[in-house]
Amino acid sequence: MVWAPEAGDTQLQTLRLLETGPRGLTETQAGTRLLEYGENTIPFQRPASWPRRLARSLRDPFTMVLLALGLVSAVIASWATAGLIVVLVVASCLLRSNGEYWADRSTLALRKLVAATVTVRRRTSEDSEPREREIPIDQLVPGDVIKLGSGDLVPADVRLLRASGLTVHQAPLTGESAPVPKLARDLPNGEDHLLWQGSSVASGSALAVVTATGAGTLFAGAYQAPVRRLSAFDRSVNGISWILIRVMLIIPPVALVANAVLRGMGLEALPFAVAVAVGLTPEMLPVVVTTALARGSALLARHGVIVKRLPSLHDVGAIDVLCMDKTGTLTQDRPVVSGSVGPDGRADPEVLRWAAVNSFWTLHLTDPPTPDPLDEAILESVLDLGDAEGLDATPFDPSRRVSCALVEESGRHVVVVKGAVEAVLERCAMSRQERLRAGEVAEALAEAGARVLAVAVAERHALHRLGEERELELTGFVTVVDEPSPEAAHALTMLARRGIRLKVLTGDHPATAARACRELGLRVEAVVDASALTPQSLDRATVIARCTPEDKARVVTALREAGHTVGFLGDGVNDRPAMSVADVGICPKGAVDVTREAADIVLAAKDLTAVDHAVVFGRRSTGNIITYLRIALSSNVGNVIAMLAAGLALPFLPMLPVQVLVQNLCFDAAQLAFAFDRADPAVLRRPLLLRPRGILRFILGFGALNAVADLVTFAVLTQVVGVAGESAFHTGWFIENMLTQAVIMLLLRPTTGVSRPLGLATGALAAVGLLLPLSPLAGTFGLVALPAAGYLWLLLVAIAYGGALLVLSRRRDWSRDRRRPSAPCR
Ligand SMILES: Nc1ncnc2c1ncn2[C@@H]1O[C@H](COP(=O)(O)OP(=O)(O)OP(=O)(O)O)[C@@H](O)[C@H]1O
Repeated sequence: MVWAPEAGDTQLQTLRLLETGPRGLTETQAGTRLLEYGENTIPFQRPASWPRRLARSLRDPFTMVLLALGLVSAVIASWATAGLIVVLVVASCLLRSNGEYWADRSTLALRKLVAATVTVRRRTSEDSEPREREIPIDQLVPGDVIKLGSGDLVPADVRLLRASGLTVHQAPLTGESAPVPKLARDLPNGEDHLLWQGSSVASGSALAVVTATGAGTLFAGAYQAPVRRLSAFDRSVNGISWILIRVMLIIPPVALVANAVLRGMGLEALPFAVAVAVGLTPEMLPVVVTTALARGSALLARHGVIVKRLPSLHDVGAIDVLCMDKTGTLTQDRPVVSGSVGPDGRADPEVLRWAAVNSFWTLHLTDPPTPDPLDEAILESVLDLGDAEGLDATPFDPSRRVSCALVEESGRHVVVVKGAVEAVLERCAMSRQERLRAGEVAEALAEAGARVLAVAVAERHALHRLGEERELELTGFVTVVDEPSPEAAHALTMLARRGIRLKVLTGDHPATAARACRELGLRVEAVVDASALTPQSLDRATVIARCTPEDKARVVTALREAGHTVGFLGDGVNDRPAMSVADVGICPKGAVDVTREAADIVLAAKDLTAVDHAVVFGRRSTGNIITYLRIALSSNVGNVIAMLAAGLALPFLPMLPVQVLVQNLCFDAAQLAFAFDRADPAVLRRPLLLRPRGILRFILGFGALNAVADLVTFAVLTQVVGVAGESAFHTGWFIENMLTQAVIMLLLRPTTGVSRPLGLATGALAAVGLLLPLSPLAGTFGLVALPAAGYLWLLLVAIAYGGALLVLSRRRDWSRDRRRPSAPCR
C-alpha cells in the first residue's frame, strides 16, 4: 500500500510516498497495484445493476400513476383491477429495464472502442530503460508516470513533474470556465501543481505522476452523478408525459361524478373509473422509445457510427443547423507549405526560416513535445534552421492564437512569434498604415486559398522570459495549403438535401475559409468575422471566421436560443466548448480525447458521409416513436371517450374493469412492434422532431374518429344485432376494440409497407379478439360466444372504420409535424 501524498509535499516527497520515480513503475509493480486499487473507473460511470434499473423504472411518472390507481383499487377491495394493474406495471418495468440493460451493455461495448487512452512511462524490469506506451485509462495505477498534451483528458488525480505552457480546463470541478495555468514547481501552499481527474488540458504539455485513481479521486468523491442538460428529446417526451398524466388524474373523479349525478351510482363505479384512466396510459412508451433507439444505434454501428447516449439518436435526426469546424473536418489536415513573403508581399525565404525556428523550438522545448501538423509541415519545408539555440517556448494556444519561442542566435536573444495574422499584427510595433498594408497582403494570400501565418521577431535582453510579447517586428507571412477532404463535398450535399443548414465555424481567416467552402461546393451566403456577429448576420452566415473556442460556443448557444436544434461537428481542442453546448456533438475519428469525450456521437472513420447515416437512422427511429405515440394515443383516447359516454347511456357498465385491462395488456404487447417498424421514406427529407403539440392535435382528431367507431358499434350491438344481456354486449365491444386496434395499427401510418413484426402483432390482436370469447378462458373474463350475425356486423363496422381512416389519413399531410423547411444553403 502506498501513502497518499499531500498538496504541500515536494516532488521528491510525492514520488517517495508513491514508491515510484520519474522513470515510472515496472510492469510487475503496476500489475500488483491494479489488483490492490482496482480499475481506474468512477463508480457512477459503471452500468447500473439490474435491481437498481428496476427501481429506477418504478420512478417513471406513468408507473407512479398506475401504482396509485392500483392502490385505490386495493383499498376498495377491487382485487381483479388491482391485480391486473400490478401485472401491467411489472411487465412494463421488466421490459423497460431489460431493454435499457441491453442498450447500455451494447453502447458500453461500443464506447470502449472509442475510449480514451493515456501515454504511460513503464519499465519491463527494475534495470531496464523506461518505455512509453498507450494504455486504456482504466489500467492506470497510483505511481504511474504519464504524459499529457493539448486536448487530453486528465485521467486520474496527478501531480506535475514537468510542465510547459500548461493550461487546464477544470470547469467540472470548480465551475471556472476559463483555462487555469499550471506549474510543476514545488509550492508549500496552493494547488498549482495538481491536476484532477475530470479536467482537461487546454494547451501545453506535462509529465505527471498519478496520485489517486478510480473511487479515490477528488472527482469521484465530489460528484455523485454527472448533471446533463435536457436534450431536445427529453424535453419532448417529458412534455407529452405530463399532459397525459394530468388527463389521467382528471378522468376518475369526472367519471365518478357523472355516474353519481346521472345514474345515482356511488363508489361501486370506482373500479371502472380507474380502469378507464389506466386505459389512457401509454405504458409501453419507455419500452418502445428505448427499443427503437437501441435498435437504430445497433444498425448505425454497422456504418461505423457510435452513439454514446441513446436520446442523441433522436436529436441528430432533429438537427436543422449543423455547425462544423474546417481544419481536419472539411480539409485533410495535411498542410503543405506553399511559400513565404515579406510584409510587402515579395517572396522571402528568411520568413520561413524564422517560422521554422519557432516550430522547432516550440516542439522541442515543450516537454513532452506537442506535435502539430502545421509545425511539422513548416519543419519539412526548411533544410537549414541556422544556429539558433532555443531557451524557452510556449506552444500554440487557440485562445491566444500564437506560439512563441525565445532563442539565442549569434549572441542575440530573439523572441519569435508565429500565429494567426491579426493576433500577430496586434502585437507588432507598427504605424496604422503599415498595419493596413500588411493586412492587405495577408488578405490577398488568403483569398488565393492559402492558410496564412504571420511571423514576427524582436530582440530582447539576456534575462528575458516569455510572456505576453508586444512591440514585435513583422517579418512576413508563410502560406500553407490544406486540400479539402475527398468525401466532404458529397457528404455536405447529402446533408443539405436533408434540409440541414450548414455553417462553418473556424479559427482561420475568412477568405481562406470561404475559399475552402466553395471548393467543396458549399454555397457561401455570407462570411462573417466572429467579432462582428449580430443576430441577423448569424442567421445568414455560412462561414463564421476567426473564432476562438469561446466564440464557437457562443454561436451555437445563440442558434439554439433562436429556436434551432443545433449539431456541432468538430475534432480539435478548440471545438470542445461548442460541442458541450450543442444539442448533439459529433466528432470524427482521430479527434482529441476531450472532444471525443464531450461528443454524443463518434464516427469510427473520418468519412463525413457517416454523419448522413446518423441523420437517417435518427429520423427513422423518431419516425417509429411518433407513429407509436399517434396510434397508441389515438386509440386510447377514442376508447376512453366512448367508454365514458357509453357508461352514462347504458344501465350497466359498458365493459368490466378486468376486460378493459386485458384489452390494454394486448394493445401494449402488440404496439411493441412499432419499435421494429419500417420508416416512411418521406421522414428522411426534413429534420424530424418529436413535437408534443403536433402529436396532441393528431390524437384528438383520430381519437374522435375512433370514439365514433366505438359508439357505432354500441348502436349496432343494441339496435341491429339486438344482443341481450351485459355479457354479450361486453363481448361485442371487446371484439370490436381488438379489431379496430388492429386496423388502426395497419392503416394509420405514413407508409404502406408492413414489417413482419407489425403483421404478426396485428394478426395476433384480431385472433385474440375473435377467439378469446370462444375459448375455455372466456368465463374468467366475463365473455360469451356471440351469434354469427354479430360477428358479421362487427366485421362490417371494422371495415367501415378502416375506410374512414384511409380517407382521412390520405387528406392529411404527414409532413406537418416536421420542422418548417429552412432555406437550403447549396
Ligand atoms: N501551430 C500553430 N502555430 C502558429 N499559429 C497557428 C498554429 N495553428 C494554427 N495557427 C493559427 O491560428 C489560427 C487559429 O487556429 P485554430 O486551431 O483555432 O483554428 P483552425 O485550425 O484554423 O481552424 P478550425 O477552427 O477550422 O479547426 C489558424 O488559422 C492559424 O492562423
